Amino acid sequence: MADSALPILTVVAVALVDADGRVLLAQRPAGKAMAGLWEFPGGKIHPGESPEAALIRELKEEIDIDVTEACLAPFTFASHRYESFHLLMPLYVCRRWKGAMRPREGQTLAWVRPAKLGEYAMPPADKPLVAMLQDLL
Ligand SMILES: Nc1nc2c([nH]c(=O)n2[C@H]2C[C@H](O)[C@@H](COP(=O)(O)OP(=O)(O)OP(=O)(O)O)O2)c(=O)[nH]1
Ligand SMILES: [Mg+2]
Repeated sequence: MADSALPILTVVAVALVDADGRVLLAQRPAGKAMAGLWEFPGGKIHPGESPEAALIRELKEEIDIDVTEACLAPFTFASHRYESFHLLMPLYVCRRWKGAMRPREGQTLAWVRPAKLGEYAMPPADKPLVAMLQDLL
């Protein structure tokens, strides 16, 4: 099957960066696809949603923080062919949020120094993103 025949799945994700320049990773819970791998928080865009609105919704659902569109800076994107879909994933950077962060979906959260990001097993689509974040931070 040609690449172009795969459905494109658009997923929005964010690198939340704290005052020390550490990045938030979330470990995908058991039962989900790619369980156990570490990822940037985010998820699928619902029909009719803008990418930013989807990300704001996902951040509330997954880690209970409030983010505004003005604080979401587009950074880069992943384009990766998985077995049954092609992932297109815009990655934002965000350094400001409100509320006490807590995992709401059984995930484990970790604040990771850029130099240590390579020690966390991530989905294959994320590899180039990690290198770009290390350059930025
Ligand atoms: N959130 C996120 N998803 C990623 C990353 N890398 C990567 O390949 N993915 C893939 C895994 C999934 O196939 C897809 C996102 O799915 P998801 O399960 O997080 O979507 P969602 O939050 O909307 O969850 P659900 O409602 O479908 O359970 O993108 C990443 O860094 N962050
Ligand atoms: Mg998600």
